[in-house]
Amino acid sequence: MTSLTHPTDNYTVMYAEEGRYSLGQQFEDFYKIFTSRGLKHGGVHVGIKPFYVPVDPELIKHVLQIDFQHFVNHGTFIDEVNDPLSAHLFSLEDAKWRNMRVKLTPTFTSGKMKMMFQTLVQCGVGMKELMDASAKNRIPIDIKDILCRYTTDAIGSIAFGLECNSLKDPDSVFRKYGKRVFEMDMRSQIKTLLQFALPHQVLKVFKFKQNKPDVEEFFMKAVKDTVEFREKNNVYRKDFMHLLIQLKNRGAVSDDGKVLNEEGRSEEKALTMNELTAQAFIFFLAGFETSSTTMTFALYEIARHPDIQEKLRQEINGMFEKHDDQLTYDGIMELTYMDKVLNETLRKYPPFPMILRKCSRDYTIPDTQITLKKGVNVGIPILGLHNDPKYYPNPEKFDPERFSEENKRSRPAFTWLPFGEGPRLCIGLRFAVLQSKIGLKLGNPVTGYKSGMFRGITNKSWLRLGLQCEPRETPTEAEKLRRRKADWSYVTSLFGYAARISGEVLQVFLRSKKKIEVKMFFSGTDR
Ligand code: HEM
Repeated sequence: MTSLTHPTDNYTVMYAEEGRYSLGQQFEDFYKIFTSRGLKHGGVHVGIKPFYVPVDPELIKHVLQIDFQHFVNHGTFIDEVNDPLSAHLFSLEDAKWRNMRVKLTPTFTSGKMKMMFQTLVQCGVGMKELMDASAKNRIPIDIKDILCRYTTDAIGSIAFGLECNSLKDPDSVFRKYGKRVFEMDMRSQIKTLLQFALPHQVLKVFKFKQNKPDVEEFFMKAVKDTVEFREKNNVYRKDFMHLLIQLKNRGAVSDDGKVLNEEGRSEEKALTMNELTAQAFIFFLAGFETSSTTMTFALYEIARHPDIQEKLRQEINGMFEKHDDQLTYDGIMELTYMDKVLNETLRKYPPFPMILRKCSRDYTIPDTQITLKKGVNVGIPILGLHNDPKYYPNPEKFDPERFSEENKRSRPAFTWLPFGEGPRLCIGLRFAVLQSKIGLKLGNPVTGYKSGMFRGITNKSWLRLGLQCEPRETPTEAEKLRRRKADWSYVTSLFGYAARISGEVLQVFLRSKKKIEVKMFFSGTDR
């Protein structure tokens, strides 16, 4: 039996660049090291933490799906009492996670998405107006910022039931606190490191709080005020908040517009007020950053590929012709080429560059004699999989046809994982796709218009606009490699950003400027 605590193989990886190296990229390198040696998996220490890193899709399937009962948790820190916003679905563990997932699943059905469709479209229209003005006057805009404001308004409206108005007012409070959550000042960097490095028991003793006090105060109050107002005035709105209030007051989600039970009272509570607030908070966070990042990169690639842009435009025009010039839920669902564009964007720029799991029961890896002990972390290297030429030939190329039915069938399962997989798959997947499709449709001055003042815009001028609209930090074509290695997590999601920070901090932690020691805690008899 191979012991996890006795390294059998040590080596050092040299990195071309100092700093600016995200945890996701770090795991991509682990992926390359293991696959180049013909290994199906490996074990590494990142800082002081041992990580199991499966790279073979079959083994990944075991972790995420077949043997899920050993890997239920993400391993993030939670303190329901002292840090109520931390007790959300993403962080909850074991039975608490299972219960919450069962309760929340009915809020994300396709029927519920249909119900929220018009609210999303209304938010998209605000973005269209802004884009109109900038395209008409040829004023460059920061596309990531505009898309963040669209998703802030959309998810703010749908998760909190509030008009956030961030498209009209860039300094609106929801935008302010949305940004504030992700701000990485020195204090937040230290907190990220502590959370990564210290055992959870220690964090609990010291009443460690993930969320900044002003952020907590703002979101707690926003939800409390909304819930009280709706209960008092029996307000019905087609959004997540309504469904969460039903869970709080009626024990289950139902299709009617009532917030209280038949007698007008609340009964058995499926959610407490704090639980409700934490779920609204995670919907907001997970909902605005990930989708706006995805749309930003999709627009960036569309701008660089006029042929793809043209095909997308034709598909949208065809959809309008079929649906009497109306933007409908069914019409949006029929945009299958747009699905391919989004899928390819999520392959090339996954907002979560890696997925975490924690081994919650001792686990013997299939067809080996290796046992992972309870408590070992697992890192699934999404970037590695998504850039492996074995599954995606010429991975740097942006090619939506990789997601044709035929090409999808030819690839092994578990090689495209932007939303994770298995029972812990992203619960907001449907919402994310719907929001992104509406955003791409309305937010793109060319694909977004069937006719009207932008009909005359040529591919070339759109390309110009597109490039002006590209993510602030995205370097030129010539710096492509640098972007992949250093910068892209800067413009990508919260997770990429946080991971980049912790990647840097970890390097300091290891007292190494250009090197990271990779200690394998077992090596491969098991190819
Ligand atoms: C492009 C957009 C999005 C991407 C790429 C994305 C990706 C992910 C990933 C990778 C996970 C972890 C899955 C795993 O551990 O296997 C996750 C979990 C989650 N996501 Fe998303 N997400 C997106 C949008 C959303 C939206 C719009 C919402 C809510 C409205 C949302 C809510 C959640 C929640 C609550 C979890 C935790 C699920 C659980 O632990 O049971 N996500 N997402």
